[in-house]
Amino acid sequence: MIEEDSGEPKSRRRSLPQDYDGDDVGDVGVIIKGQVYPYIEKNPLDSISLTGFLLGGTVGLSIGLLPHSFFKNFNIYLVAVSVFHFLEFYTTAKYNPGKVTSDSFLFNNGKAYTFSFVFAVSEALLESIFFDWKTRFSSWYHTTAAIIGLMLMLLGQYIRTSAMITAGRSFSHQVKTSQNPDHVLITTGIYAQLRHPSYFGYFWWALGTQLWLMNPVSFALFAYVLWKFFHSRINYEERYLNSFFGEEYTKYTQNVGVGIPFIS
Ligand SMILES: C[S@@+](CC[C@H](N)C(=O)[O-])C[C@H]1O[C@@H](n2cnc3c(N)ncnc32)[C@H](O)[C@@H]1O
Repeated sequence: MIEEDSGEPKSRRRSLPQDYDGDDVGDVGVIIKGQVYPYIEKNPLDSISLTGFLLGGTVGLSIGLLPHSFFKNFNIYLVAVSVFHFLEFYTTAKYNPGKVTSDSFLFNNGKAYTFSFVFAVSEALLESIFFDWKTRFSSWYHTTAAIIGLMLMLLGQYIRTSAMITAGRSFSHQVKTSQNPDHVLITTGIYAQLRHPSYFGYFWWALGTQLWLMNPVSFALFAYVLWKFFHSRINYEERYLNSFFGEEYTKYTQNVGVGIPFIS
C-alpha cells in the first residue's frame, strides 16, 4: 500500500502495517490517501446522528429531572447506560475507524440483553414504588451496596473503554474466526493486567448497575447470565486466538488472568 500525502497533520493519521497492501482494513473500512475511514454504507449518518441526539437527550433529561425523581438512582442508571452505548460507538469510531458501523452502539445485542434490560428496569421501578428501603437508603447495607455499585460502574466503564483504546484495530465487537491483516496480539497497557479487559469491564459494570439500583433479583440473574455468557465466549475466542498467535498466546494466558470469578 502506498502512503500518499493526504494533506492532514501527521498526528491525525494512523499508520498502517508496512506490509499491508489492500484497499480495505478489517471488515468495512476504506483507505483514502493513507488514512482509514469508516465505510459510509454501514454508517448511515441520519440514524447515527439521531442515536447520538437520543442518547444525549436521555442524559440531559435524566439529570434535569433529578430534583423531581423519587428514585434518583434510576436517573443516574439511565445516564450510565446512555454513556456506555455512546462510548461503544465513539471509541470504535476514533480508535478503530475501519470497523465502525451503526451497530457499534451495541443496541442489537440479542434477546437476552434486551430481556435483562427490561427486567432490571421493571424491577427497579416496581420495587421503588412498593418498598421505601429502595428510595430512602434506610439501612447501612443498602447504602453500602449502592456505593459499591457506583464504584464498580465507574471502574468497569473505565476498564472497558481503556481496553477498546489499547486494542485499537485488534478490537472487534464480533469474535474473529479468521485473522485480519491488521490484527496483532495486544499484551500491553490494560492487557498486561487483564486478559479480557473489555469483558471484565462489562461484567463488573453490569453487576455494579444492579447494586446501584438495589435490584436483588436482577443482580442474581445478571451474575448467572453474564458469567455463563463470558465463560463460553472466552473459551470460544481463545480457540481462535491460539490458532492466530500460537505459542505467544499460550504464554500470555499463563501469565495474565481474567478477573472474572471462576474463569481462568
Ligand atoms: C469484543 S473483542 C474483546 C477483546 C478481549 N476479549 C477483551 O475482553 O478485551 C473480541 C476480539 O478481540 C480479539 N482479541 C481478544 N484478545 C486479544 C488480544 N489480547 N490481542 C489481540 N486481539 C484480541 C479477538 O480475536 C476477538 O476478535
